[in-house]
Amino acid sequence: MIRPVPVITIDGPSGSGKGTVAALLAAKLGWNFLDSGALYRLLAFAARNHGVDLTNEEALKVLAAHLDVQFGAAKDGSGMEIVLEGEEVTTAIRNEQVGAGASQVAALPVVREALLQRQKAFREPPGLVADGRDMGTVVFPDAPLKIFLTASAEERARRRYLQLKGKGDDVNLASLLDEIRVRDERDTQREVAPLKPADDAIQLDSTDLSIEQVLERILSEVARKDLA
Ligand SMILES: Nc1ncnc2c1ncn2[C@@H]1O[C@H](COP(=O)(O)OP(=O)(O)OP(=O)(O)O)[C@@H](O)[C@H]1O
Ligand SMILES: Nc1ccn([C@H]2C[C@H](O)[C@@H](COP(=O)(O)O)O2)c(=O)n1
Repeated sequence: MIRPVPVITIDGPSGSGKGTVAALLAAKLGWNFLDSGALYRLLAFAARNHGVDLTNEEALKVLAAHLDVQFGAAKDGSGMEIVLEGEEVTTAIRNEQVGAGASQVAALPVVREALLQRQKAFREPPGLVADGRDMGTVVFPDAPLKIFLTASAEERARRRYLQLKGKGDDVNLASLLDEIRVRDERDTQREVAPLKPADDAIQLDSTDLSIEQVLERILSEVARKDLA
């Protein structure tokens, strides 16, 4: 019998560490990596570039269906490089303003539908690690290993604060905590594909765990399920 390409899904709220852990896990296993949040961020970014309002469903649907994007390895070996319509936007899509726009467009069913096949297409041998909000519930419901990674809102805001401060951004911890709470609310309460653990997901609270400890826990599940 042909075994389907294995997928490990890592879902969770903003700042829980899923992107960091998913990228490390994919590198360790030598598998493909899908940062699904980047697609919603790219759409919000492209909409701004094209003067499309984030409530204009028809225009967003067309934009999402024709999003001209390439994911590749950064030339300096620092990770993934993202090119949108010929422009390198890897860092530009990572601020909280684009994140909030992504959360807004992601609540629209037409947008989610337009981006669904693009996400499924990342499932290529030898395997895929996919991070986002609905990887385990909607995009890859048959994934053999699903992780739902959380952390307290305060810890997530603290992590984001350190991350942005490290990049030289002028940031305020209280505002970041507010933004995280607003995004959590929108992502969990939307009608389509809300952020929630799949019934068969393993829940992992990373509030008091280091990145290495989270990775170790997931790798022990990978070994237990004989996935790699
Ligand atoms: N367990 C951890 N302990 C301390 N810092 C962490 C931990 N996990 C992640 N971080 C740091 O927190 C920041 C946010 O992590 P990351 O971007 O992976 O979160 P995320 O869940 O993917 O967020 P988003 O959904 O907004 O992209 C990064 O600077 C990362 O290095
Ligand atoms: N599978 C996904 C991934 C992301 N989103 C939305 C909700 C997030 O707030 C926003 C940005 O994601 P991030 O880069 O912070 O992971 O995109 C979603 O709805 N579904």
